Amino acid sequence: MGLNDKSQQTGKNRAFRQSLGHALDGLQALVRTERNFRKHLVVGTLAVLAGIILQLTVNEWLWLTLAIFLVLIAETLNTIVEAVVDLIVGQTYHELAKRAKDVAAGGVLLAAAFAVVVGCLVMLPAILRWF
Ligand SMILES: Nc1ncnc2c1ncn2[C@@H]1O[C@H](COP(=O)(O)OP(=O)(O)OP(=O)(O)O)[C@@H](O)[C@H]1O
Repeated sequence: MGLNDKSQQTGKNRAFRQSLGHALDGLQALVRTERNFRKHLVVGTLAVLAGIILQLTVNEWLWLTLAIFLVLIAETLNTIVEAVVDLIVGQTYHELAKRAKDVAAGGVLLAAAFAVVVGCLVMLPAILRWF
């Protein structure tokens, strides 16, 4: 039933609470095992703190949260690809495994670039409003 469930379930979830528990297991695994996900979480938290200090407008908050969640979701997809590829090929070198992992990492890079652009476009005017 989700968090700390050791029943080795392979069938479908039967209740929302069960689905939610497994989703929280997934997030817990991301935070515990993925160093890059933790880094993005820290940067996202710092951006939120800066947004609070700079008193962003609702519109600016929308762009900032979109950018933060996009990076976290891209990192989530990257982790899924890595896990599935490792499940299929293990430690064997395979060109398609390389392509899948590199493309997934490229997706994270695109999301991070978008976040940098949004961060600059949102934060710079907000900083200038202080002067
Ligand atoms: N089985 C494989 N076959 C071919 N290339 C691979 C394989 N496994 C990994 N690679 C190459 O090594 C790189 C790093 O793979 P790895 O699974 O260690 O990702 P990672 O370092 O955890 O990535 P990230 O930094 O995104 O978390 C991949 O991007 C890919 O180029």
